[in-house]
Amino acid sequence: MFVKICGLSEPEHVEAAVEAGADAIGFVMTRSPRRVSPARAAELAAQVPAHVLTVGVFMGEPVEEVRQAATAAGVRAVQLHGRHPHADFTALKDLGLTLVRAVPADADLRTGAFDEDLLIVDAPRAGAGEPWDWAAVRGGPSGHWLLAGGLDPGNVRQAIAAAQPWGVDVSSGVEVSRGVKDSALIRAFLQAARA
Ligand SMILES: O=C(O)c1ccccc1NCC(=O)[C@H](O)[C@H](O)COP(=O)(O)O
Repeated sequence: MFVKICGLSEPEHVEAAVEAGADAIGFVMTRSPRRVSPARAAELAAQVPAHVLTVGVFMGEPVEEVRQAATAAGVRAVQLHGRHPHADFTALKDLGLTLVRAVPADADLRTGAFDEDLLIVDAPRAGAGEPWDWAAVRGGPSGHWLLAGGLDPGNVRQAIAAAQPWGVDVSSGVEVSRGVKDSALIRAFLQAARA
């Protein structure tokens, strides 16, 4: 089970996620209480070993802005939320980064439909910690896709059973308050997701 922990902004939480075995770590670089600057993302990414994917998370920014911020941060993947057109993914291809398309369940759920490497099927409001009908996507997407939206250490097993994803992605469910991560919750989430 591939596990991504998203919205990290403090070195101690990056360390906790890496030590607990996260496969990917996300830095929110769009409007959000979790937002980090490209310079801060670069500092945090520098403490992540090469086997863990570092992801810059964006929503709705012009592709040139995404390109500059991702390059400055030195992340290895770019995650585009919302209704970015196929052309935005095509325009980022030459960066040589892993491209991640994050969409709600009523979008095109074919992994790779927009030339992305990884698909995230998320709640309608990204990063809001809102559970949704995870079972509705069972059998829809295939290949490399993550389930997200309202997951936490207590419900992730149930969500995996319902949707049968390749991996999972969490942010709010490992926080003690909005935007404030907790190392114990990060460890508990990874343990539950892999149980
Ligand atoms: O975290 C945000 O505030 C955010 C804002 C805009 C676009 C994406 C954002 N976050 C993405 C994620 O944290 C995850 O990919 C996913 O949506 C998980 O969200 P959650 O329901 O909070 O676990």
